[in-house]
Amino acid sequence: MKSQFRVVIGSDEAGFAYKKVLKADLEADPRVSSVIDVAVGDDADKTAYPSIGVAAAEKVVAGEADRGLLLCGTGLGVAISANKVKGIRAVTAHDAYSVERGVLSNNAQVLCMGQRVIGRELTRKLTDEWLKHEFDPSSASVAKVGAITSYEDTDSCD
Ligand SMILES: O=C(CO)[C@H](O)COP(=O)(O)O
Repeated sequence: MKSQFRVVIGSDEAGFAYKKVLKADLEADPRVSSVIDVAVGDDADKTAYPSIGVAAAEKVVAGEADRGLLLCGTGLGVAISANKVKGIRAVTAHDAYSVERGVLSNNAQVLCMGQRVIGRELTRKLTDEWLKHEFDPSSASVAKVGAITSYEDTDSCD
């Protein structure tokens, strides 16, 4: 059987409506064992996206979650913020192929999407797609992802 994922989900106010729907989907999904919510409390909560992106990323790095799912207006700000946390690979992806390759090529733990960019049903389909894939630790992508980690540790990709 494939792994079950512990997922941390988060959004700012601009991603809050989709976050609610995607959280419910995750909680009902047998591929997901737990969901941690670090989103704003409601769509009037003005906590800005960097705090949310970093909070979710820190949960992943701390080993409390395997994956992060982040929403903001564009999916860009949460990705930039999450990527500031050492060890995190966050991608913004709005099509199925990019979602798949974010996992298989980049071993990205965090998927980010934008509520002001794509429709709600597409985010649900893409979240389903995301849960189908796991990084292959014997693939040719391992060395390339390793170069990213190497840069974090040594300021060099070598
Ligand atoms: O999309 C966002 C950041 O990338 C965020 O939801 C809105 O940010 P703003 O355009 O700076 O208000």
